Amino acid sequence: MHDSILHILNTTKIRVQALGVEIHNEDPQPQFLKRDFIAAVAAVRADGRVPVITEVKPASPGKSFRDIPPAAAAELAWEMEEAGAVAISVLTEPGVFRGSLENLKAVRKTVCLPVLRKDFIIDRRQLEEAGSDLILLIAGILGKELDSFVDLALEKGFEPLVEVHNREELELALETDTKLIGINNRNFDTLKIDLATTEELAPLIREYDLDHGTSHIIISESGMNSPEDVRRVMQAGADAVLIGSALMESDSVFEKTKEFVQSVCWR
Ligand SMILES: O=P(O)(O)OC[C@@H](O)[C@@H](O)c1c[nH]c2ccccc12
Repeated sequence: MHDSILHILNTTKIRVQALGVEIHNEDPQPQFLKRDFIAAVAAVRADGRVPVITEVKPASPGKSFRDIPPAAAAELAWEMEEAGAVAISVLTEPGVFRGSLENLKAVRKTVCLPVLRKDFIIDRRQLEEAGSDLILLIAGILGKELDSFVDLALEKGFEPLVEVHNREELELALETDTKLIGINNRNFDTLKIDLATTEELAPLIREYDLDHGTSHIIISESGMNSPEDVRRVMQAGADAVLIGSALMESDSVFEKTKEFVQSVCWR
C-alpha cells in the first residue's frame, strides 16, 4: 500500500483510539429520514441522464484543491444538487484529504440528496460519529472483516458502498449483503489511475448477478476528467460514476457537474 494510505490508516487508528473504548448505544442516526440512493439512481436514469456522485474533496495525496470549511462545503453541494448530481460524497478524513465531519453535517443539512461519508473506516466506533445515508467500506482495507462491517452498517441504517479494485476484493464484496459496489480506478499501491479497471470488473459483477439472480449497482470511481471518460465507464457497464478532482479543479462546479450529468443521453 502507498505510504500516504498507510499514513492515513495509522492516524485514523490513533484518532479512533481517542474516541474511547466505549461503543455508544445511542443511535447515531436519530430521527434520520434516510434518503434512498437506489431510487435516486433509478430516477436519474429514467430521466435519461448519468447518475453522478459529486465529491466535496479539499485535497488528495500530494494535491491540495481548495480550502473547504463547512459553509463552503454546503455551497458546493448546493451547486452540485442544482446541476443534477444524484448524491454528494463528502470526505471526512481530516489529515491527507483535509475533510471533516462538520462538512458532512453541513452538506446534509443543505441539500436533499443522499450523502456519502467518504473516509477510511477501520473501527466500528467510527459508525457512531455521524449520520449519513451512505458509507464507504473499502474491501482492500477491511479484508476478512468486510462482511461484518457491511452487516453493522446495514444494522445502523447506512447504505454501504463497498469499494474494490481487483478480482480478489470483488469476490469479498460479492460475499456480503451490499447492494452497491464501487470500482475504484485508482490503485492504492501506486495511486495510478486506469479506467480499464472498470472495464475488467464491471462485466464480472453483471455475470455474477445473472448467475445468482441478484442485482448490484456498479459505481465507477476516480480518475474521470471528461464526458468521454464517463461514456467509457458507462459503456463498460457502470450504473453511476463518482467524481471529485475534476470538479474541485474547475472554475465552475455547477457547469462541470452538468457536463458530466449530461455526458450520455438515453432519451
Ligand atoms: O478525485 P477523483 O479522481 O475524481 O476520485 C474521487 C473518488 O473516487 C476518490 O476520492 C476516492 C475513491 N475511493 C476513495 C477512498 C478514500 C478517499 C478517497 C477516495
